[in-house]
Amino acid sequence: MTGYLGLGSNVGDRRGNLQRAVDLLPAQGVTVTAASSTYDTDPVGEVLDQPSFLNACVRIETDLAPEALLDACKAVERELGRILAGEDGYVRHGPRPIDVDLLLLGDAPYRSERLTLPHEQVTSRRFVLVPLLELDLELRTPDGASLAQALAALPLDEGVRREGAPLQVPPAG
Ligand SMILES: Nc1ncnc2c1ncn2[C@@H]1O[C@H](COP(=O)(O)OP(=O)(O)OP(=O)(O)O)[C@@H](O)[C@H]1O
Ligand SMILES: Nc1nc2c(c(=O)[nH]1)N=C(CO)CN2
Repeated sequence: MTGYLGLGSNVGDRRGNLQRAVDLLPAQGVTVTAASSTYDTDPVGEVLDQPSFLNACVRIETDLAPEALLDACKAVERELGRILAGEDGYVRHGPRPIDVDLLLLGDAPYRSERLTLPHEQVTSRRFVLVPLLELDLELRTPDGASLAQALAALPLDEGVRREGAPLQVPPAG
């Protein structure tokens, strides 16, 4: 099944953190088939007083069921957090060096206590939509809503700046 993940980092070597998260996916049963450019983005949400984020999206192919894929994303977050804590002395409860969100998976919505698909914020966050549409301009939610139209409907905002080349797609594991 095809899916899309959103990646974000605002601590340390942000680009390195995103790339390492992508590189950890194949061992979790997640094949990465495309990766977007990286975007430097102003923080949105409840905590605005924090460093800017680097955001990107990847397209994946996986046989994992939705909750197992969420577990895989969490495992990558934990593994990277552990690696970085060893190297750079990051402590728990600080800003997280990596966030991996499950944005879209397959053609059907999914809802449980732990997981909502599509991701509830996928149509309202510019830092998600801009890299996501770079991968496929025709993307739609399972109910048929065009993500390009969702982006066009958002208020104008200069808080998303292309930062660098696409992340590298790791070999299938
Ligand atoms: N589509 C989804 N992708 C990732 N997590 C999800 C999704 N739907 C529900 N969740 C739940 O949201 C919980 C909190 O996610 P997370 O720790 O990434 O929060 P956050 O980064 O603070 O907020 P946000 O969800 O706005 O990025 C997860 O533990 C997970 O159970
Ligand atoms: N620009 C931007 N803002 C955020 C982000 C993020 O990835 N990018 N992630 C958050 C917590 O998940 C909260 N705010």
